[in-house]
Amino acid sequence: MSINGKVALITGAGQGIGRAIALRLANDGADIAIVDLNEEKMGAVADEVRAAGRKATTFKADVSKRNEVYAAVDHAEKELGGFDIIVNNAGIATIQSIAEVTPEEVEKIFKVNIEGVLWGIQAAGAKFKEREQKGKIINAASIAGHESMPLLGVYSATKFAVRALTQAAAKEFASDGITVNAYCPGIVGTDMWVEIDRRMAEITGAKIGENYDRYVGDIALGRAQTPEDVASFVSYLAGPDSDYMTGQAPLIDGGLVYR
Ligand SMILES: NC(=O)C1=CN([C@@H]2O[C@H](COP(=O)(O)OP(=O)(O)OC[C@H]3O[C@@H](n4cnc5c(N)ncnc54)[C@H](O)[C@@H]3O)[C@@H](O)[C@H]2O)C=CC1
Ligand SMILES: CC(=O)C(C)=O
Repeated sequence: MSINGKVALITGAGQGIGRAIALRLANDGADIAIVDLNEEKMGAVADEVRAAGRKATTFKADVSKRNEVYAAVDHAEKELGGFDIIVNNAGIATIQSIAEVTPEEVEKIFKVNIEGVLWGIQAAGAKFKEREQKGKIINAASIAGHESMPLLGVYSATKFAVRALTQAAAKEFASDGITVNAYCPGIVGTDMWVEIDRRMAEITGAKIGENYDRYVGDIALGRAQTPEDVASFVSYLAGPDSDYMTGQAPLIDGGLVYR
């Protein structure tokens, strides 16, 4: 158990990729702080973490609000007795063309996907320094952070931004023993893709499922990605085997985007 007894906070952990990361890190031996907007879903994940034999706590926070992210980090430390790993996973998608996207849509997604990650990096970095310890900061990017996708242009911009924040924070925090990396999944079968496919169908006139199937059809390994495929890579980023890695945003997509 490579992270036995460590404390990990995961945002957007009520479902999807965040839930899988919470359960994987619990199985790796960490105690887990679950942060999300949805209290009922957080409670269910906390029960699953406890069933895996680890401590769990939940905290309702909107990651776009800096004070709430700082409060979540303080809560995790107080309830679980330490603070070692943050996974800034929470994110939303805007499915709209560059020609049609509105200022309101841009503001909303920038606040959650960019500021949400920035405040998580900042709050965790401050906590590690206050505690005079090393730490791991792990951010959700995407294949869309390496190659922008049609109808996901603004979403893609947020994921390019996550890579930029990851690189700068890695350089700024390295001397404190804090590493900062990102993970870049491909097409993961979560509620996010249900909504992306529904909106793509609405905009393009395609059938429901058609766009999803087309993207999955291009994956070299021949299947959609599962949240657990992502969680196993985050497990590596959270553990000591990745201690000599910082500022990176590797693709974990079954062979879809090549960089
Ligand atoms: N599903 C996919 O194919 C891919 C997803 N990603 C990224 O992975 C991350 C997780 O995605 P999924 O699990 O698929 O999404 P999801 O939509 O299934 O789950 C997202 C979770 O984040 C929470 N959340 C949303 N806004 C929040 C906010 N402001 N504050 C706190 N929590 C908030 C939601 O309540 C939900 O529990 C996102 O950052 C996403 O952009 C990256 C590449 C591919
Ligand atoms: C949602 C997302 O990031 C992709 C690449 O599908």
